[in-house]
Amino acid sequence: MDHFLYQADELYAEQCQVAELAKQHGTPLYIYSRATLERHWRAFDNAVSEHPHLICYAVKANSNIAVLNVLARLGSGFDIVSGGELSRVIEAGGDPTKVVFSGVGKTVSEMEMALNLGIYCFNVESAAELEQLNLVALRLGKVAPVSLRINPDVDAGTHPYISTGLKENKFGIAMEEAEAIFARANELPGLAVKGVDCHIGSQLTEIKPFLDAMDRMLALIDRLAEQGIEIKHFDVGGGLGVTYDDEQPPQPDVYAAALLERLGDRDLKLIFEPGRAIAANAGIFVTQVLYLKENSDKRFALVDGAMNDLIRPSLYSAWQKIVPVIERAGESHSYDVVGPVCETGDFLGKDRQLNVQEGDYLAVRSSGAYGFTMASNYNSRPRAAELMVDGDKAYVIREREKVAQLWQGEQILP
Ligand SMILES: Cc1ncc(COP(=O)(O)O)c(C=O)c1O
Ligand SMILES: N[C@@H](CCCC[NH3+])C(=O)O
Repeated sequence: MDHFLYQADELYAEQCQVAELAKQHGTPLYIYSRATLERHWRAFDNAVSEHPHLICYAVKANSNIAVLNVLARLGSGFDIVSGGELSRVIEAGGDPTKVVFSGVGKTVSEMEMALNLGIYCFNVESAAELEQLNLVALRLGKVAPVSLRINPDVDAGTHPYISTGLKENKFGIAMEEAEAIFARANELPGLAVKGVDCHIGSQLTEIKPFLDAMDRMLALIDRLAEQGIEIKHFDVGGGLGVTYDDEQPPQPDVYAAALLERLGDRDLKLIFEPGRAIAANAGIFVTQVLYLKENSDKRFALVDGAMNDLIRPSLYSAWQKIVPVIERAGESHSYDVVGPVCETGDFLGKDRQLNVQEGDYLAVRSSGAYGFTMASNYNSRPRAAELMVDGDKAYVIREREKVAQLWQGEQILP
């Protein structure tokens, strides 16, 4: 299993099971594999096994309670960005003392909740947030563990919308200001400085940007030590890419080995925040062909899944493999695979060679991360059901939303 992140997940190998599940539960449908989730999480954990570390799965990638629970049972920590994600972690049986809280806009009530639960660390992203957190902690009679998220100004070489480590991005504290803000954090009585943090972007397929960022961060850690500010952990963020098409991102062991080598003999605990690398290739999105149609010389496969279910193709022009769940023999044609939403940008894939007929099921691969979590009710479409395959059993881990749930909480005027 050398290149497991590139490989078909276990569940897709069982094509018939996918077709049966689609028939039984209807489409559109997300299906995840427990075995794949576990294997991916362990790959990170094993990659740094000897060195003190914490794997904090990035909840935003896939926040289904069953997914979080599977990882919590392995001993995972969690990277959260909202009170909602923290509540999910707790509901799923996650350990709050292994939670790191990222994000540029934490509210006072979110800070209070996280302090009361005793999370591992706040990844603070600005001087203003630092002052606010200090006040909240003092009011509660607590000391908030903090690390500062530093923007190392490196080009992650990924899509501009998911690149976060450049000066012009809203994330983190500029390197030039880092030492002054650390000094300030160190003197505030409601805070305890624990670490430094960076996260330069998502879907990185090269190791170099990670190492460039690490070099700058380690230099900062050394300068802080000279000022008497002792850093105990280095949170390297997430961002390791996966294979959607033919990308060959470094595997977790190669990635971790490179980071550990750079770390040298520094006594620093490492925190990892992988999201996509754990969840993306542990899930597929299954949709059924409603109609085939041709406009002049263009062929369309109109499917029942749409941009509200899986927005990555529309939002980032992301390419995800689309395959028939059961292959047909015979000639294939080039199709745009499009959904029922009233937007020209509503497509799952363009110019795909497919041999399909109405009623066939298609699987959009690598959909376990940033799939369901980015779904919406646009066009008043109920969100899809989610299943998890565990061995030879499949469980409904979230029921398909009912249409009547769509206007819950709305009121008409008297
Ligand atoms: C702070 C932070 N940590 C971790 C992640 C997870 O990233 P990925 O899914 O690319 O591993 C993200 C998302 O990019 C993030 O913003
Ligand atoms: N949602 C993005 C990743 C964003 C990462 C969040 N910081 C994607 O689907 O690729």
